[in-house]
Amino acid sequence: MAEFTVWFKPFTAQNERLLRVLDALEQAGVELQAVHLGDTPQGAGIIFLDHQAPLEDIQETLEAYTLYADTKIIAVAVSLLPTSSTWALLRSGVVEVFSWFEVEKPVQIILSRLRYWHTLEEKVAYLQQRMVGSSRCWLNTLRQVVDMALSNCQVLIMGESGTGKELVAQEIHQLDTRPDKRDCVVVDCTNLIPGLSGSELFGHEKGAFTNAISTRDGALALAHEGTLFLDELGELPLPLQAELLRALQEGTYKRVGSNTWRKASFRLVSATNRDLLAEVHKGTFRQDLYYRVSGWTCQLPPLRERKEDIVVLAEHFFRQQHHIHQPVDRQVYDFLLLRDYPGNVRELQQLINRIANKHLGEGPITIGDIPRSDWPDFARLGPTLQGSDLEAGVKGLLYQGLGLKEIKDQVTEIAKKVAITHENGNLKLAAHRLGCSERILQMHRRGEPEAAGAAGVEIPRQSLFNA
Ligand SMILES: Nc1ncnc2c1ncn2[C@@H]1O[C@H](COP(=O)(O)OP(=O)(O)OP(=O)(O)O)[C@@H](O)[C@H]1O
Repeated sequence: MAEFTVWFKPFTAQNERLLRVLDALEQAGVELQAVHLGDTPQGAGIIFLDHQAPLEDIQETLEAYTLYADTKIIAVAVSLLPTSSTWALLRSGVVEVFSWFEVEKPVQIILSRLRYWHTLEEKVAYLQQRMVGSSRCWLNTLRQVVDMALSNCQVLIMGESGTGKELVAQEIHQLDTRPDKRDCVVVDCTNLIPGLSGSELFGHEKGAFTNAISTRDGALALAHEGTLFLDELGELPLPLQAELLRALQEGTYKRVGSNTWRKASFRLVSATNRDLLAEVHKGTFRQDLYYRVSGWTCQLPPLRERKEDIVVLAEHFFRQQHHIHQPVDRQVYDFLLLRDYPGNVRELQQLINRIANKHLGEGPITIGDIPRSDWPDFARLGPTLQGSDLEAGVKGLLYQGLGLKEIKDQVTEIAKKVAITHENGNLKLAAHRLGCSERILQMHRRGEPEAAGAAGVEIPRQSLFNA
């Protein structure tokens, strides 16, 4: 029975060498399924090529193959490839390129990659239950989180406030495979009290300063053989940056008021919502420390770049934090999707808390459950407001000499485009939103605005509801 089933695509004519390679893989427990013309394979796969393979065609094919976020491709060359081709393959999304006859134990290399990817996807699925989201960019972030957790690197997590940096740090600690690993100790660098901050990190001896009535361990000692999570690292005062660097480089530190060096062995995970490299250029963050803490950097996406996740996050918060399993009205989702979230996931979470708290008992969550203080600013959104974007746009069209009909046509086209985009291309829903027929939008798609105007019979919203 095969250990793995993977797709494969040869970009080389069938020859003795290729057949030998395919045979060796099947003998080792890899079932190979050929990809047919027009198929878009998913998951792990292997492409086979030689130095004569048509690189441009391969790149074009790979563009289609890498549509799915979980596609992972190994390129196996059955002859020696020039370095430029190797780079070109990597740039097209191939994860690993090697020449079968140039490496020792090629089957083992492939098996070890396939095993790793299998583990990776399992762990991503596990993480997804706690760090919710299924957008492509979020899934790629989760893959990075697993990769980082399974490596032993120092990790720097970057992202705007509320994007989930602390959550990621906790999960990295959970997934860390060190045997007998100990706790994850969190230090928020914004809370370090100037003067006493050394004590918070390194601990102190009795009598080291006023109020030091007893000897105390600092975060480094508590994180020994575990993880030290330094939140808001950009706030760490410069003198402490030097001491932290020393502890990271030498693996030793001194308690405040002590002359004894102590051993520190921990994994460092840091987070910041600042641009630390810019701080390095300004001289407010040490360059040497920056390179020390950023063995692996991970940028978390803001919620505006993963709007597809808003609904699943909202459902998760309703269920998990409020035990609300009732359906949520479409209008509520429309409201959630159209709003901005400068505070990212935390802001969405707090908004869901307010809606859930206002919702009384039975029945679906409706637009009436949205607290008044969260209502959209209708005055600002209104099209008649002086100085609005819409007014400015219309002014521009007037100055270009356009008449009422042309202006109306232009605004109508924009409205159709916005509604179709908002409904992810679903013309029926977009038509409902606009109160027009689906046919008008089909014509818009085909670029026939004039004809649409002629056929543009407005139909009552209610009849669409019943359609
Ligand atoms: N993908 C997610 N799934 C579920 N909950 C999430 C997700 N991302 C963030 N949260 C929740 O949002 C809140 C904010 O997350 P977190 O504190 O990790 O953000 P942060 O980036 O560290 O914020 P800050 O920079 O302000 O400290 C937390 O309650 C967290 O549980």
